[in-house]
This record gives sequence, structure tokens and C-alpha cells, in this order.
Amino acid sequence: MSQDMSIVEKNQEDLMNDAKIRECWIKNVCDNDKYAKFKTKEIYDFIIVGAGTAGCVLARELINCIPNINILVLEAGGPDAHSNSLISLPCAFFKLAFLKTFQMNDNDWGYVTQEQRIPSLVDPTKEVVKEGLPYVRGKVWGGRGQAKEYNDWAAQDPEYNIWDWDHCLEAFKAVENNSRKNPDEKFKKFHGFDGLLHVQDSYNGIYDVMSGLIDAAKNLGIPYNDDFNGERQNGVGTYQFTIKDGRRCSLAESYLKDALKKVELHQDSKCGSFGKVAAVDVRSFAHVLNIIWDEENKEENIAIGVKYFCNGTVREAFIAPKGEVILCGGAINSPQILMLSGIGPKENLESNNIKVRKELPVGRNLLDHPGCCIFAKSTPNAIKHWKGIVDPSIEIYNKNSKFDGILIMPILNIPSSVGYLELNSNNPFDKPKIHLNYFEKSDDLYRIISSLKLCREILKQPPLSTTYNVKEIGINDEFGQWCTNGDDMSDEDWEKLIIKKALKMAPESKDGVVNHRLQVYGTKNLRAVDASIFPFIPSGNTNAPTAMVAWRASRLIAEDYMKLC
Ligand SMILES: Cc1cc2nc3c(=O)[nH]c(=O)nc-3n(C[C@H](O)[C@H](O)[C@H](O)COP(=O)(O)OP(=O)(O)OC[C@H]3O[C@@H](n4cnc5c(N)ncnc54)[C@H](O)[C@@H]3O)c2cc1C
Repeated sequence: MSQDMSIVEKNQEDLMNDAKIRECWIKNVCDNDKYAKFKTKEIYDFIIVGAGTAGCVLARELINCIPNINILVLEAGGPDAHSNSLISLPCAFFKLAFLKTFQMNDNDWGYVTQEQRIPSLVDPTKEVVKEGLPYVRGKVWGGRGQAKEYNDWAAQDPEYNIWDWDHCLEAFKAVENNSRKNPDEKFKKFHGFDGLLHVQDSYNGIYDVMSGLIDAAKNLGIPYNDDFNGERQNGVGTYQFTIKDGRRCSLAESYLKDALKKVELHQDSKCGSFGKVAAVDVRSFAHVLNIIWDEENKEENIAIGVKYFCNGTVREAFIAPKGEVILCGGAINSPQILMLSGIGPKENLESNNIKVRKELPVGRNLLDHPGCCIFAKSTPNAIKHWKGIVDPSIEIYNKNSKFDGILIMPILNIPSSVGYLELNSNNPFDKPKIHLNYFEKSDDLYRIISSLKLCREILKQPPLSTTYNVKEIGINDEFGQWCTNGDDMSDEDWEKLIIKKALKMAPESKDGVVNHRLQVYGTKNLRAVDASIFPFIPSGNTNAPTAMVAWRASRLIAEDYMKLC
């Protein structure tokens, strides 16, 4: 490698300044300029791109697993305390989405998906067209699924065994800090109590009407479930939330801030002065543009650092020997960075004047959980919030809204339709084209329509219909357009209503982009560790599975690093 890979030398004054800046970071005050002037050359053992769920867990786990390393975390957004305070409100997403306010602030990437045209389920000779959707993606420091799904990850090849349910459960438990009161042995088998991701039962307890909703579902033969992250995922019941003291528990708040506390000074044995600071540095408003490759060994695609934009200038950060660049930019941005760096589908790269270093199906396995809402009025003040599941492939939950009533939202947890994304241009600030392909496969449409129909039946059941005077008032798409209030919807009406709108871990022969150790095929020193690597999307909310992936990845990275010592 061409760079001078000696560790950045710091004198004692620098270290004191570092400590001050670190303190500032912990208080959520960032001052990039001040920081930048103390660095002569930016060299780190690990460069993590993105301080979202995966980046925060990974930074904390690596700094604690591997002795004497330093880590740079580059995040395009800012610390979360700077951002919209609604982020920490447990139920704010619905408000944000409906009001479209989230996309108007700096904590979002402002993506809009491509228009969709799919064959009609009712009349296959026709097409149903739906325009692009605002696609919220967090730009800020930042359910689990079923055992079978992780065993499917593992079944891809013998070496993928490290992702079977037992290994994943170990990681889920390691990150979890569950505060359920008096957990029984069965609960303890599936949950952790010492991690930093706080999980709790509904903050407000169970309202009468929630019990009413549960009873209404039970009337239709749906069994009760008191732990959707336990042995089975189907049934009706209340969810646990990643909340601490009434606020959403962000991984930045827990994992990243904990990572920042660890600072070790290592003496340089030759001159006796301080040689290395082992710590995590986080740089906000630092947009990574592309990977820097070792141009002396072109064929090997050796990552040696990243180019990033911060405070109006393009900067470079490099990795030390044995170091790695780790992409944690999320399901849209990690593929985009790879493609901008020459790793991706040949046609899309060449049409954007990007030299192809390695042809891989980057961005071709884009999976998501589309949903739809059904609203019903009830007696005043009956509901605050509640969440439950009926079937692991379809999730139904409700939240309070501007009227007294229930909002039930079926979500397609196991979609058959697969989307993709592609570069719009070779400009790193340009948004990629996102093709969600929601409901492209007719069984997705069939399942979501069936679940909406089931919701209507639940709403008609006592005690909802009797004690709470619940009456359906309409169905609404994901971003707030009222579509209908009819009882007499034809199949065609249902269809029109609903159609509105990645880096796979797998063997290379099966369209994989990263291997079982999350290393990008055809490259060296480069991994992707985030929600983009799911080979199949877990049938639940994806935050905890992403944290689990990052925890598992930290162990794999540490193992590989130690082997090189
Ligand atoms: C609106 C919304 C609501 C959600 N609600 C829930 C929920 O209630 N429960 C749940 O379990 N899951 C939820 N999710 C999903 C959850 O947020 C994701 O599963 C999780 O954040 C994925 O983690 P990640 O690390 O892959 O990506 P992210 O958390 O998105 O992190 C990626 C980070 O990388 C940064 N980044 C990207 N590109 C660059 C670049 N070029 N340079 C520097 N930094 C970059 C981004 O700014 C971001 O901070 C929700 C998602 C959304 C969008």
C-alpha cells in the first residue's frame, strides 16, 4: 500500500484536546472544524460509514472486543439531539408520515420512489399505475422475526451456519435489555437483560379497549400471544417496544455514546511518548462519497480508505494495516456507495460513466414491508395506543390518531415482491432510483387484501362493536390519502386502493453481494454490515435484526483481526 501506515502521532496536548472534544460529542455538540485541525493524516483501524442502527452497535462492540484500536465513524447527518424531537416520541412515526413533515427536515434523505405499473389482479390485460411515494430514510445518529427465517439464512451453504437461529438468538439476547417484570423461564430463554437496547412492555399498560380488541380477535379464533419475540409469532396480543423512560431508545443514545466513553492511551515503545489513542471518533455531517482503492494492486480491489465531504471540503480517511472499511449506510445508501465505487451491475455503472471493478448484483434484492391503514371511530377517549400481530406474515397494529378511534395497519411482513435500486448518475449527492415493486407479485396483493378484510371483520366483533361503538370510517394509503369509506368495495376497488406506490448475504452464485462473513465479493478490507445484507427480510420490524447482525459481525471482524496479529 502506498500510504504511510504508521499510527497518527499525538502529543499530550493533542490528547487533552481530544478528550475535550470527546466530551463535547458526548454532550451532542459537534465541532468538526476544531477536530479537523488536530489531525495531520486521518488513519484508523476501522472506518465505519454511517451511524445508524448497525454503525452504532458495531462501533461499540468493536472498540470493546479488540484491544488498542481506533475507529472513525462518518455520518452524513447530525447527532440526534440536534434533530426533530419527534424522533424520540414512541408513536411519532405515524404523525410524521401522515403530515409529511419528516421528509421536510434535515434528518431525512428525501427519497421518492419510482412510479409503479403492475398487471391488474382483477383484469390481467390492464395495468394498475401508482405514482412514486415519499420514502422516509433517517439521516441522523441513530420485532425480530421467526427462528425459521434465520435458519433459512443458514441453510444457504454449510458455512452460513454461523447465521442459524441459535447464533442469532445469542446476538439478539446480547443487545437486549428487557425490563419485563417477573419474567418466567420461557421468557428468559428468548430475551436478554444486560444489553443496551432497552425493551419494555407498553408504557401505558393495557387499556380496556385494547382488551376489547384482543377479545374481538379471539372471537374469530385468533390465539392470544404474550410474547411475539418468544417461541411463536402468530396470535393477538400487545407488543413490547424499544423504549426507555417513555422515549424511543435509539442505538446512538445507547451504543454509540457508550462507545465514546472508552479511551485508552498507548505508549509508543520507541520514544516513550503517547503513540496511539484507542477510541471511537464520530464525525457528523460527513457524507461519504466513495471508497478509495489501492491503485498499485488494481486487480485485487483492496479498499484503503474513503473519500468524504465535510464542512465544504472533500477529505480522505485511510485504514491502518489489518484495518477495514465497513459500510453501515443502510439498505439504500450502502449499495449506492458500492456502485459509486465501481462495484455493481455493469450496465447501470457503465451508463453512468463509472468504471466497473467488480460486477455484482448490488441493489437487486430490495425488500420492504408495505402496509395500508383501516380507520374506525369509537366512543371518545377509548384508545391511546396498542400494537399486536395476528399472523407472522401480516402484522396489524393500531395507534391513536386525530379522532377517537382505532387505526389498524396490516403490514406485509413476508413480501414475495422484490424491488431494486439503481444509480441516477455518478454524482454521490444525487438520489438513486428506488423501484419498490410493492405488490408486483399477486400473492402479496392477495394477502394484504385478505388481511384488510380480516381487520374489517375484527372491527365488527363484540365488544368493539358493542361496548365501544366501533364503526369503520375508511381505508387510507400509507401516506394519508383517504381512499374510501365504502362497505361495498369490489375487488377492483381494493386493488386500486392498495397499489400505491440491497446487498444480499448469499453465495456469489446465488446473487450474493457479501459472503457469510459479510465481506464484499471480489474485494479486500471491505464489508457491509447493515439492513442491506438480509438475504430474506425478517418477518418483523427490522431494527433489532439489524442490531443483531451488527453484533454478530463484530465477533466475525474481531476473529479475523486477531488472526492477523
Ligand atoms: C420511518 C421509519 C420508521 C421505522 N420504525 C421502525 C420501528 O418502529 N421498529 C423497527 O424495528 N424498525 C423501524 N424502522 C426500521 C429501522 O429504522 C431500520 O431497520 C434500521 O434503521 C436499519 O439500520 P441500518 O443500520 O441498516 O440503517 P440506518 O439506521 O438507516 O443507518 C444508516 C446511517 O448511515 C448514514 N449514511 C448513509 N449514507 C451515508 C453516507 N454516504 N455517508 C455517511 N453516512 C451515511 C445515514 O444517514 C444513517 O444514519 C423504521 C424505519 C423508518 C424509515
